[in-house]
Amino acid sequence: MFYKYIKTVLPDEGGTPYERKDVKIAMLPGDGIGPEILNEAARVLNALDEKFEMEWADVGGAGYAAHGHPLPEGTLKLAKEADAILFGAVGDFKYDTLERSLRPEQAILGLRKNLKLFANLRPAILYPELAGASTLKPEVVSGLDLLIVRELTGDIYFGQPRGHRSAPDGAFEGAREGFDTMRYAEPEIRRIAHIAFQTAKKRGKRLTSVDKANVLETSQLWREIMIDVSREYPDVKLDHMYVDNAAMQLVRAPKELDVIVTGNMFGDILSDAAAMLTGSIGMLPSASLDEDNKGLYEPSHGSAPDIAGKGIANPLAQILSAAMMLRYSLNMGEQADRIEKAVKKVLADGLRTGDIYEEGTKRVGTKEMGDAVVAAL
Ligand SMILES: NC(=O)c1ccc[n+]([C@@H]2O[C@H](COP(=O)([O-])OP(=O)(O)OC[C@H]3O[C@@H](n4cnc5c(N)ncnc54)[C@H](O)[C@@H]3O)[C@@H](O)[C@H]2O)c1
Ligand SMILES: CC(C)[C@H](C(=O)O)[C@@H](O)C(=O)O
Ligand SMILES: [Mg+2]
Repeated sequence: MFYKYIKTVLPDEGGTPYERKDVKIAMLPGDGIGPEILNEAARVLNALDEKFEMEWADVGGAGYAAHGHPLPEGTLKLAKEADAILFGAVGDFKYDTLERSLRPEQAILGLRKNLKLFANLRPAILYPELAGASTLKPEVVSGLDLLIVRELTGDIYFGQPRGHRSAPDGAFEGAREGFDTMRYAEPEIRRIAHIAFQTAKKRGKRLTSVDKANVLETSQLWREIMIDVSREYPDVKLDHMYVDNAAMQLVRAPKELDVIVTGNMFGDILSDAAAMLTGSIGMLPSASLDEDNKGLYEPSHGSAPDIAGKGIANPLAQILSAAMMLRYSLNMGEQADRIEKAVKKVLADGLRTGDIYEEGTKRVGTKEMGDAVVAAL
């Protein structure tokens, strides 16, 4: 058997993976709004009854600036030895001209690959209070509760060969060309399929596999394996959707979808689209898990350089990522519930950062939002 199940996707069936008092969290703030929002998540965690050891380290552009590399050795070591990782965001346009291996984004890609975090869970839940903040009509999104299961360590993101060269053949032979390789091995597809089916089994028992099997060989294999694995989950209804149609269905009738399973690149794109259904990408947390329930937790958004340093970023995706960490990797479901209830309460109380602001609500900054969540715990 080349895969194991992620125990924490099934919290009610799992044991106690870690001794609570020994929990060590690697805190990796990164760039832009990363430090601002991670700080709020740390305050929320510190306000719980549990005691966590938190160790902070540079990553991304901050890693490059301080240590000459976006994923400094010490940061990777810390991430490996910690029980869980809470990650802010990386990226800054000032590093866009660096060679690829030194760009901030390599830090998150390197962590995912090094720690074998192949299963990325990106829930898109619409809090009823935010129905008006979505760009879609309230009746299209109200009650939305969608989960995207994105494969995270394969696909065109990591496929070799890749690079720049002189085109070896074709109409543009001799011209400069850039190329990447989309690839998936059967075991990679199988293990993410199991995660998706198990998750769907615990939810609405509907799984939509998104691919581009009408064009791509990789997707054809993906679809074959999804169908094969589905035989082990007769109570989950599997259907297939081409990615272009999935993009359309996400904005046409998102509530018809329950769990989506897809590859790395399609998942990246679709999860940003799904984010907007919830009002703002600032509301979307995520979990990236390995086979043994070790996880990295981060908001689905980036470092938002356009609003960095202004104290206005929405910290809720980061705070909700901390809640996911407690539930999935640290077996502290009750504490996770407390955080999620507190977030609901501050939204019900009408507090909004700029990205989810509507008339009649109270506009607050990052820190005030963090304060309110702490107070509501
Ligand atoms: N996992 C990551 O660390 C990650 C993810 C995505 C993008 N990035 C990087 O982030 C940088 C910026 O990328 P981008 O602009 O395409 O995407 P982005 O997600 O950083 O920002 C997109 C838009 O959403 C807004 N936004 C994002 N998070 C918000 C929040 N919490 N509160 C309020 N508004 C928020 C931003 O202000 C911006 O207008 C790039 O360097 C990119 O590579 C990193
Ligand atoms: C920053 C980038 C490498 C990353 C990705 O493409 O996976 C981001 O967009 C995400 O969604 O986490
Ligand atoms: Mg993305």
